[in-house]
Amino acid sequence: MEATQMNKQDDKPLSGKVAVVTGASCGIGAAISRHLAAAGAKVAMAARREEMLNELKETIKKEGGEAIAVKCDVSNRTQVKEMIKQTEESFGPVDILVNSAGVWYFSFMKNVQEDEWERTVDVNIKGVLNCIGAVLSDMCERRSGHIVNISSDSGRVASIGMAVYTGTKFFMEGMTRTLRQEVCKEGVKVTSVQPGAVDTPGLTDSCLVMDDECKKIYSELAEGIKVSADDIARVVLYALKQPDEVAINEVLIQPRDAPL
Ligand SMILES: NC(=O)C1=CN([C@@H]2O[C@H](COP(=O)(O)OP(=O)(O)OC[C@H]3O[C@@H](n4cnc5c(N)ncnc54)[C@H](OP(=O)(O)O)[C@@H]3O)[C@@H](O)[C@H]2O)C=CC1
Ligand SMILES: CC(=O)[C@H](N)C(=O)O
Repeated sequence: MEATQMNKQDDKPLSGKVAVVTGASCGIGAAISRHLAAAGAKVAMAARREEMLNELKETIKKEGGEAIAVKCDVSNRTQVKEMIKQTEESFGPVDILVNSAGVWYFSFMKNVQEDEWERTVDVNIKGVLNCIGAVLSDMCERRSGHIVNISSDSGRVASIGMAVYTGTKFFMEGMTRTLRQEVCKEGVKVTSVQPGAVDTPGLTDSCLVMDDECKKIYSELAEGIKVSADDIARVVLYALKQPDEVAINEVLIQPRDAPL
């Protein structure tokens, strides 16, 4: 194939693909939505803050992409099923699911923030399962699909001050690896992206309310050592662009100066 031809194909590598991105109203999910739309995918963006989704939809439209905004709380299974139904009605069957919606709080477990623990489990575990549950049978039936889970470097090591969050990302890692083994022969890929610190509204907000005990541990965050949401989106796109028979199963992406 000639180089010029290859570049042309590379321009819109996801042309015609239907993608659902959760947590798309800001941060990593918003960046992934823009990159997927720029790569030619039809993107259904899901989150609770509809106004922010609509603003992003307009931006994507101006950039020549195609997207819809669907208000959805991923911890609510009925809303997730409805969100997938709306996506299929607008675009057709879902080829790509990116689970980016997630929450975290910096606090030692001895502070017993039970409401925060519950929200973390509801969004990071139940939310991810609700989304996978809404698309997986169809992907297996069509023998095609790609699920990308935005995990964390906290899915690989103990992260002090983030115990419950770390637990949810360990769950994600275990579930992702097992799911991959179950569905790979049915033509479905499952990728785990494990970011370190990423410059997003979520990280900025959580650092603002961090107590002194956590500040001592996360001094590198205060120093601003982070990668960008676009850096994570480029990794997701790289995984999605691979030929059918090639799978990028895990990517650990961290700031150069803050490795595990
Ligand atoms: N930033 C970082 O340093 C890192 C982040 N990650 C992971 O990346 C993912 C995205 O994080 P990031 O972009 O930084 O976070 P942000 O807080 O910036 O964005 C979080 C997104 O999740 C959405 N969300 C939260 N709760 C729900 C819910 N119940 N239903 C639907 N959407 C929800 C928010 O939308 P809305 O409020 O509108 O519903 C928002 O769009 C998370 O899974 C996180 O664990 C991993 C490692 C590092
Ligand atoms: C939020 C995260 O997942 C991350 N590991 C961090 O250190 O901030």
